[in-house]
Amino acid sequence: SPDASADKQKHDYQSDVARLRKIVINSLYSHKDVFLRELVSNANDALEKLRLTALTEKEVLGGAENLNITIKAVKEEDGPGRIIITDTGIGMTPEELTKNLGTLAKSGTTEFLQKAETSADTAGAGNLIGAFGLGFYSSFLVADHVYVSSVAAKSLKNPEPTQYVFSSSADESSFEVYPDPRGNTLGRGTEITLVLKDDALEYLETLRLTDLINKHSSFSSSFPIYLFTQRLETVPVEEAEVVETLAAKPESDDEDEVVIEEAAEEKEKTAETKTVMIDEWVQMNAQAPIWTRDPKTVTDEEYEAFYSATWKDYEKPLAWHHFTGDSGSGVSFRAIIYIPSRLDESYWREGLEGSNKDLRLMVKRTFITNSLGEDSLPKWASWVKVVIDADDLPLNVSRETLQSNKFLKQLRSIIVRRLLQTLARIQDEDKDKFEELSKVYANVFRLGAVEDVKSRDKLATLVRFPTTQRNNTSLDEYLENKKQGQKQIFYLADMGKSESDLAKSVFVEKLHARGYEVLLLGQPLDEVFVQNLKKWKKVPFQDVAKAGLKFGDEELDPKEEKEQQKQLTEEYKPLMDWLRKESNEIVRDVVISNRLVTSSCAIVADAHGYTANIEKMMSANNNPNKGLMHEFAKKQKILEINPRSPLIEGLLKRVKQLPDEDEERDLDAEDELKEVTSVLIDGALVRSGFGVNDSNEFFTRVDRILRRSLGVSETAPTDTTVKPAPPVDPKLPTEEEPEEDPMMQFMQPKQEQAHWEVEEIDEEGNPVNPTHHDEL
Ligand SMILES: Nc1ncnc2c1ncn2[C@@H]1O[C@H](COP(=O)(O)OP(=O)(O)OP(=O)(O)O)[C@@H](O)[C@H]1O
Repeated sequence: SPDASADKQKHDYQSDVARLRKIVINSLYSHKDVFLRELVSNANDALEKLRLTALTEKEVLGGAENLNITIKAVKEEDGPGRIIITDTGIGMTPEELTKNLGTLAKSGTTEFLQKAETSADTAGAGNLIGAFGLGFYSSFLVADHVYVSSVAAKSLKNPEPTQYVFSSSADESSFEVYPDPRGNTLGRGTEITLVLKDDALEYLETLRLTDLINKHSSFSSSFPIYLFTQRLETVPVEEAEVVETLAAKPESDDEDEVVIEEAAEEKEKTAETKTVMIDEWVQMNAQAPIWTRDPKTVTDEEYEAFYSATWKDYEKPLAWHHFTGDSGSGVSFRAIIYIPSRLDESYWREGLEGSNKDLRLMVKRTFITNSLGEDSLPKWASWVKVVIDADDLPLNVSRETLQSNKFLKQLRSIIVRRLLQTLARIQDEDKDKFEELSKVYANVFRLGAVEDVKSRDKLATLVRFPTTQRNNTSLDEYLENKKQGQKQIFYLADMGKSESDLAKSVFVEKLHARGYEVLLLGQPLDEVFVQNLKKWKKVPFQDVAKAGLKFGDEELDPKEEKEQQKQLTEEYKPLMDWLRKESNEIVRDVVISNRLVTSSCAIVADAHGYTANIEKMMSANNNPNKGLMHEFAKKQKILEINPRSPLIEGLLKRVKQLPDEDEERDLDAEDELKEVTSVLIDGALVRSGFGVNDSNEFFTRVDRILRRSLGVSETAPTDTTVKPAPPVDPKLPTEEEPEEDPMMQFMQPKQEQAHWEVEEIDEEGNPVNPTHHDEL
């Protein structure tokens, strides 16, 4: 045992580690299995690190010959069983043991811990494992005590590394680090010994272990993973001794099997046999890596297992695409791209810089890099998980020379193109899956169409909108449904508004009533999306809240309708002139509306002005762009009136009744009319989603008009006297006084209620208050 040593150094766990360990031990009991895949995955990382370092620093390969991972279960007669997982990877110095295993350096750790601590159900906590990865600490799911022996790889700086032990039990808040009393037994790498808990002894069974490794870990590594197995075999007496000495580590793994085969042949010749226990290291991942196989021979389960082992996402991927290709610069490659079933929580928080870390570029099965450097994927696609294996790049290329390689430069576009193809295929072939996909990636597609000009059209095809007529409508579907003569794609955008609110807007009234379809855009990226796209299949987008709206069938109108329009304009001229004068501060012009049906009027943004939506965004958060242009854009509004509205007709009548210039004026009546007009205009602002300048003053005017219509004196003051507050009293409430919980009133039966039920009876025996009772 690596336990006894003189100079043990005791360390306290960093507080986050202590918290994480507690969560692991207390609430993830039903997810015990994860320990193995986490440890194998760490071992693989250590081996990959070693191989990469060896490209520039040959020394690190000294110490141990092979690169592999071994797993061994040790049953003990009396005493707990142990599982030993060893790798010949990069190893750790005593400082690294302390730092890597005693602290958590991951971003989002504190958040994760909070969530895990508050999610009482273990299933919830289980889902969090996927999002976070428990790594090394999952050991404590199955172990009472864990020893990590490790010896760092040789280097120029550290030519004679020493083997150290990290030792910790599940219930201590500290750990120890000390030189391994057994000396340097590993040569290079790390050996993790799990002293199993009583309820985890199942993992000692070879079958159970084999099953676990096959399910979760056989894909985690391109390095061989060996499991120690024992089986009984009948062998010739003389050979028995030979075979028994084969229990060595798989340092020369091939030889083991050869000798065993020879032993089996011998058996037939000799009559004298005996049964012996044969120890054997069996490779668990002897199959070729799945990306190198023919897609027809790979099952869905294998694709899924590979995905979760490689990217530690334990939720199944939504889709994948397995392909071979030729870069055009002469490099052929094989690749699988995966679409995860969710976006990382940090995706929208990280801004456009967030680069892809989930790419695994291999050359002839050797991991080279997970970063494309300057040529990294565009933000919209940065979530995609890719393994790509190039056949004919020189194997010992350093990462620096790779950066200048043509192939690497082409990777970005290869991946993006294949990803788009996969998305399009799902859209065309699998409606349900596409719906799932849309739930997660709808805004990603919008973002991509804005960010990635080259992929714009393909991404825009994937976006779905609700409309005044249906849900989930693509731009192509919209165009299929356009009416004769329609030359615009109508949309209404108001961020954060629900579809049903948008559908009720004054701006869609007439379009909807006439049977035109309007896209209802409530998503944050919608408006930017259409503004960047400008057109779809040569048809321009038209904001229905802006000037410029055309149904497109105007030319089809019979002569008399045009005549009617002309007449209306003439008839309403006095009102329009009046309104122009009265709304001069707010709008640029007044016109007869072609978009209103029931509403009396609306305010519409000019083609160059802000819509209510944009104006709100501009006014929020001290926008630095405020200034002259801002003021200008704000004023670019148009008041539209609906001549068929009785209110507008009534107003016209009153305006016409105003005395001519040479006649005597009734100033009171004129003021009244001005006030009504101003409320109408401000009301139109509000109805159209804009704000009024001074809402307090607006409501004072509304008040006055209300008083008038009720016949109340406009000048009668409201009694504004109030009861003054009692004198100052700095005394704080004492703790003994129980504070009344407002919720309690709903929990306890009220006293008064009880009284109400009691009959009061007078001297004659008649109820005092007979109205409370049914009189029979
Ligand atoms: N077998 C090992 N060989 C060398 N270093 C290791 C080994 N296992 C763990 N480590 C070191 O300890 C660190 C912490 O391991 P841990 O499993 O807790 O987290 P991680 O592997 O970084 O993250 P995660 O497991 O969530 O992906 C690793 O980053 C690595 O530096």
